[in-house]
Amino acid sequence: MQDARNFYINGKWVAPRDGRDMPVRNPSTEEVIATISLGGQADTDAAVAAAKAAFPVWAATSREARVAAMERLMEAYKTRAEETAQAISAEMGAPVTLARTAQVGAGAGHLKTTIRALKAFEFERSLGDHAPGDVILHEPIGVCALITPWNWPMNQVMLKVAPALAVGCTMVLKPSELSPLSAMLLAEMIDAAGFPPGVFNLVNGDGAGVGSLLSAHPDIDVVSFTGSTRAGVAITKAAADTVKRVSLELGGKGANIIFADADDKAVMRGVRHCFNNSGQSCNAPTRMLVERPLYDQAVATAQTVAEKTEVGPAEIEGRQIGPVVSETQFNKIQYLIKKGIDEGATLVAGGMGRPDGLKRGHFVRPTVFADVTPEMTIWHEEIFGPVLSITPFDSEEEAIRLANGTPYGLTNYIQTADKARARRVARQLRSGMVEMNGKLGGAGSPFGGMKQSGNGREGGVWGLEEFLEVKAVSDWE
Ligand SMILES: NC(=O)c1ccc[n+]([C@@H]2O[C@H](COP(=O)([O-])OP(=O)(O)OC[C@H]3O[C@@H](n4cnc5c(N)ncnc54)[C@H](O)[C@@H]3O)[C@@H](O)[C@H]2O)c1
Repeated sequence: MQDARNFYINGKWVAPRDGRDMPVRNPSTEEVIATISLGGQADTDAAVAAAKAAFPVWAATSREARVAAMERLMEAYKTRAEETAQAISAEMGAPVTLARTAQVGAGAGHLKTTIRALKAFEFERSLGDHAPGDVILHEPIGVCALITPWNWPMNQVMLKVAPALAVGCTMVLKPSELSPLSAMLLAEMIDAAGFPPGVFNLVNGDGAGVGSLLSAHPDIDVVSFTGSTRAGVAITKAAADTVKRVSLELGGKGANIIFADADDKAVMRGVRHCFNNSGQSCNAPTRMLVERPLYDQAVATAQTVAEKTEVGPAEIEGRQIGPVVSETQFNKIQYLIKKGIDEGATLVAGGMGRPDGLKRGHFVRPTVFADVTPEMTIWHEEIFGPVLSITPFDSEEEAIRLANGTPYGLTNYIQTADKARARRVARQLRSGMVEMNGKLGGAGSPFGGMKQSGNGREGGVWGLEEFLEVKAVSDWE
């Protein structure tokens, strides 16, 4: 079992000052694989003080020096990719094949696009003839608190750490207490890449402890948070007294609008996407809206796909889906599946309990509900498990109204061969992202939501801007 109690503060691994032990469990086996420490006030203060002291020097480095450091980090990341995949797989249950490709791959992709954006970013801009002689300076915002979830751990951590480093900020990362091990590997990589002490610090902790302490800390200038809408609201309130910037990437309840002229793989693709990572993705297309003529066929296809979806331990190579992250999440998903049944949705595949043959681990049956209506809990509440809700629609207007009819607005999906309709519908969807006909958003495109899915944008140029202040100076020329 790994002893992972130490924190990375001011360029060194140090023993907790006022931490308490917490076990990290493998969700496939339920066995303890590591012990971490949940930090307290003294640990948080030490990390923030280190980041604050390092800020003036790191903020003043040249773009070239920061690009060089980020490129060294990329080299370190590549050499430790397999180790990182194994850590992610063990801590949060992503099957190792998925962990290697999508999970670790996402981290590399974000690092690469951040470096590209940094090389091209205009830190000084003129206002042109409207304000001759003025300059607009883009400066690092200061000391950042980065608070991340467990579902795509390296993806989420890298979307914050890379741009914050790139623009000259210093930071304290508090990864999810459920997935701390991959983040601790990243701290080792940052150390190997030779960033100055104090630029990057890591303190493990839970939301009530380090998470809240960072949010309210007077020496933190921005909290960049990814996680549940519940925690996003709590952080915003805790941050209000110190008027710090709060950037939120929160939950989702994505609608996948499938018109009758969609390509013949659209339904299968949508079901698989919903189940990917065991349904633990904020942008998962969990509500499938199907135009009436295609409805019965779509429900039958979804049933077949769900029944053919294999579920199994994360350490086995393959395309199976793994467990969900914890007993708490398993119980929440069971509760919501029961709600679906009790409230009258038609259970088409899956249901409550573990899949046959799996006696241990937080494994959930791939589940499909049909005839789900907007009054039902499973329609509007984020389930965060492999559970799909299907609903018919009769008109474009109805599809848009249904898609927009939850408090969330992260990613929605459109499947149709009619380009004009696709564009018309995309413009009317209240979400930060719209993916059409199975084409993923490109590298460096902004990731973020509208409504209660948050107010931030991560990735590429937008990711850099999250960590910058804008300063207007007259008579510069
Ligand atoms: N929009 C996005 O980009 C995005 C991406 C991934 C996940 N998510 C969302 O994340 C959620 C799942 O992750 P989770 O269960 O880890 O979420 P969570 O909100 O419980 O925890 C996320 C992080 O916040 C911390 N935290 C919890 N309460 C806190 C508080 N009061 N103050 C400060 N920090 C606190 C946790 O310790 C953890 O590090 C889902 O709702 C999912 O949709 C959103």
